[in-house]
Amino acid sequence: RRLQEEESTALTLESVRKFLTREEDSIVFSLIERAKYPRNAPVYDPSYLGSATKFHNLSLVELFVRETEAVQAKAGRYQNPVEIPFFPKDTTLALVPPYNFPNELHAAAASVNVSNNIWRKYLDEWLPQITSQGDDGNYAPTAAADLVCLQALSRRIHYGRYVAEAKYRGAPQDYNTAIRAKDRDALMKLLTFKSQEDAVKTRVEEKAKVFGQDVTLGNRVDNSSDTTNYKVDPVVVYGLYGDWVIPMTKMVEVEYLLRRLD
Ligand SMILES: C=C(O[C@@H]1C=C(C(=O)O)C=C[C@H]1O)C(=O)O
Repeated sequence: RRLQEEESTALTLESVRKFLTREEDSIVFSLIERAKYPRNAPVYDPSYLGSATKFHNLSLVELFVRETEAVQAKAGRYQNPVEIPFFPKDTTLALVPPYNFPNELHAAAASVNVSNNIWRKYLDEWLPQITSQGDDGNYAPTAAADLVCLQALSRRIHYGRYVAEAKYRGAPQDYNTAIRAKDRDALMKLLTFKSQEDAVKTRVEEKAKVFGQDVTLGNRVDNSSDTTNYKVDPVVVYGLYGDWVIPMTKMVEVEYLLRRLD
């Protein structure tokens, strides 16, 4: 145990928060890119592909994600435990030599996975909020944009494993009691920092404003009070974080901690 912890890079509350803050940029950018296209419903409709593929009853977005993940797996993406594929069955062999990624997680807890949950939430709840109704036929770029959103969200939410590990190392005795009692509520209380959550939500709203404004030369237009001018609604981004991204990250934290003594 000692050796393993000495080998790993320093995982601190500060370092994990820094990571999550940078992930906010990726998430906000990816939502802006997806919002460039309208809803494009056929991308999500399994009947759109019909029998044109060897896959049965697959939506274009699922086909796109499966095939891309297979390529990225070959290129070594999932050698890094920070990255978790949505369809692990399709992502077996890497064709590149192994890279020695730091091994910071507790082995028995590292497999916590809420990918199915993220997949459904993104398609059913998030997409309708960030896209306008309509169909412009750009289905492949739409699916490509979805993949980037899904990957960014999954990386952020599953990073809850690292957050939990950092918090656990900071106060193992406090956590051990709750873990042994399998007390989810107590764990949730221990790992929750309300003011941090408020800061995160406010910051992503601000990022959606800064990244999503039109940049004009010459006459500067101050659109700071009009949310309709932003490429993705900052209030929606605030809500997505508060309603889904943060709660799911905390869910990952709890599940990780429950297995931290296994
Ligand atoms: C990620 C953390 O744990 C919890 C989850 C947060 C989040 O998902 O942004 C923020 C604060 C905490 O309640 C953290 O403390 O930074």
